[in-house]
Amino acid sequence: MTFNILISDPLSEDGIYPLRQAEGMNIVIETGWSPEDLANRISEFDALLVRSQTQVTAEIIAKATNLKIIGRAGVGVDNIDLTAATEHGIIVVNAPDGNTNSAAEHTMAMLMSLARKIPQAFHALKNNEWDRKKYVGVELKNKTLGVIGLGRIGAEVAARAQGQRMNVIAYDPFLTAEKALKMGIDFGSVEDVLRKADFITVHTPLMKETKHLINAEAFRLMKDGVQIINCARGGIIDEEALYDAIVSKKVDGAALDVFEQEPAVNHKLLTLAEVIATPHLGASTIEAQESVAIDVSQDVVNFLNGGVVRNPVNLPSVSKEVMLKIEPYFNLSEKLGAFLMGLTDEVIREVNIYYSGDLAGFEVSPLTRNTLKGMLKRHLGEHVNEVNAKFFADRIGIQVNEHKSTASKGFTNLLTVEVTTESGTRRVAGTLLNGLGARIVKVDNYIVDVVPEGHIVFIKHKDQPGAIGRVGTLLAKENINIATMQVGRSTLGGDAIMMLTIDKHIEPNEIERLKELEDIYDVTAIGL
Ligand SMILES: NC(=O)c1ccc[n+]([C@@H]2O[C@H](COP(=O)([O-])OP(=O)(O)OC[C@H]3O[C@@H](n4cnc5c(N)ncnc54)[C@H](O)[C@@H]3O)[C@@H](O)[C@H]2O)c1
Ligand SMILES: O=C(O)[C@H](O)COP(=O)(O)O
Repeated sequence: MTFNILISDPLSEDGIYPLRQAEGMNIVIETGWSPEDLANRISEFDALLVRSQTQVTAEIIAKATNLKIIGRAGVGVDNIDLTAATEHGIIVVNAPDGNTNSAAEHTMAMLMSLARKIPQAFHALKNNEWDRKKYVGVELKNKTLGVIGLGRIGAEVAARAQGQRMNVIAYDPFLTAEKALKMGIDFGSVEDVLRKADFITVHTPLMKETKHLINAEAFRLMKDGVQIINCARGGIIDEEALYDAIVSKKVDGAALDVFEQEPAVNHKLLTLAEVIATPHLGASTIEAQESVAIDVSQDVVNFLNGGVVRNPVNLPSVSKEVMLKIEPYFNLSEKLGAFLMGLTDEVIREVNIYYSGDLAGFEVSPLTRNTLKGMLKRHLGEHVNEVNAKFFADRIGIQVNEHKSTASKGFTNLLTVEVTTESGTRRVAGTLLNGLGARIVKVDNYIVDVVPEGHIVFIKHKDQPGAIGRVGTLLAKENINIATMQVGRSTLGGDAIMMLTIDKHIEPNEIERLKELEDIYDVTAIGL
């Protein structure tokens, strides 16, 4: 099998060796696409690898009929429409660790350049201007650095600033008092950081919650003469508000690596002497580029070869160890979902999935997604996959709940899927039997032992002599061979079930004739 891979932004050639070494990867490296050209050609590709330049919009994704994976060789995924990717079942992976160090070092370089006006002085000297008064700076020692967003990069910047003998105060929604204490930093609300800091650096992702996080009101709260650094994303700081704050002398200086619109040429902020800038170079080191390209290429190869990805963005990430434990249940969970959907002809309101036994100790969301995939594929078709199954369930309004219990219920692991409809609940349970593979072991309250494969006929009937025989006779007349048969009953002479696996597809008219047999209440054919 050959996969077509498009690399549409400049990636390190050394870093893409996992793609080069893998079999069946047809790699196209072509940068500088217009949105129209990319939209026109994207259907040719199975995988797309980008940095921050290529805008992977909903329009492009809508045309990406063969695209399976988008790899972002870097951290920020604000150039990719994640909702559209998820809806189309396209997994997005990034490389969250590879450029942390480079971005932190670049932030420190910007901080020090800003404090000592090095770019301005250098520029003047290049123009043969020797001015030692104009470029007097400030020390970092004993100043307070405010860090907004204390994730990978923010934390590295904080540690380096401490090396410069700065005090650090940070805000991050996940920053606990224990962590702050351990790092030897102060912490508070965004307002606390804004009020107390002499230098402020932002390290959040750009999302709707962080868009213009630093706005006119935020500048108002800051100390007079504050200096600002943005090596995260353009748009976290409101550029108009920053311009006004510099012109009004509230802000002494700003160091910007990123802009709301890139490339940022002829930008208003760049006309100000107080602003120093680089053209989005935070991750532009040999080391970072090689590292992010390796990480993302490896994930693309893994995914296209049916393996596990390490850095999914639109799926929860699951460790390799956990994946090894739960992967054998993928097929069973999908089959249980598909079987139950086949049994249910009413609108589903709620799905409850019960994980009993050893499995309860693991992250099971991939199994839940596989169950939903099996269920929803029945009506929504083949384009439902593990990436978009939960998205579709949410959109349809199906409430999905996971329940875990370490009680083994007689099996090492038992998966029970239950759906709630207008008229009640239906459930199916399955397990993996040692050496024997997947089994359906319970349908509603009936104990069975059926391999979840092929053509299954589920019959509800009255527990009466002759009922089973009549079904067998009719199927024989239609030349339908019964491979296995399980029967169960609630009470002697009461409600009962037959679960048959047959060797070929059963036609709707044959099902109708089965339903007409004496003592037969209902017949459902389910293909798995
Ligand atoms: N200039 C560059 O070349 C460059 C390089 C790498 C990363 N980046 C940017 O830096 C960003 C951060 O990267 P990272 O690796 O540290 O990511 P990260 O996910 O490790 O950290 C982001 C942190 O921001 C925090 N956060 C989210 N919303 C917040 C809010 N409203 N207020 C305060 N904190 C908030 C999160 O809790 C998290 O701890 C990336 O999203 C990317 O856009 C830029
Ligand atoms: O989010 C990131 O990783 C950085 O902004 C790097 O972007 P780049 O890959 O375009 O250099």
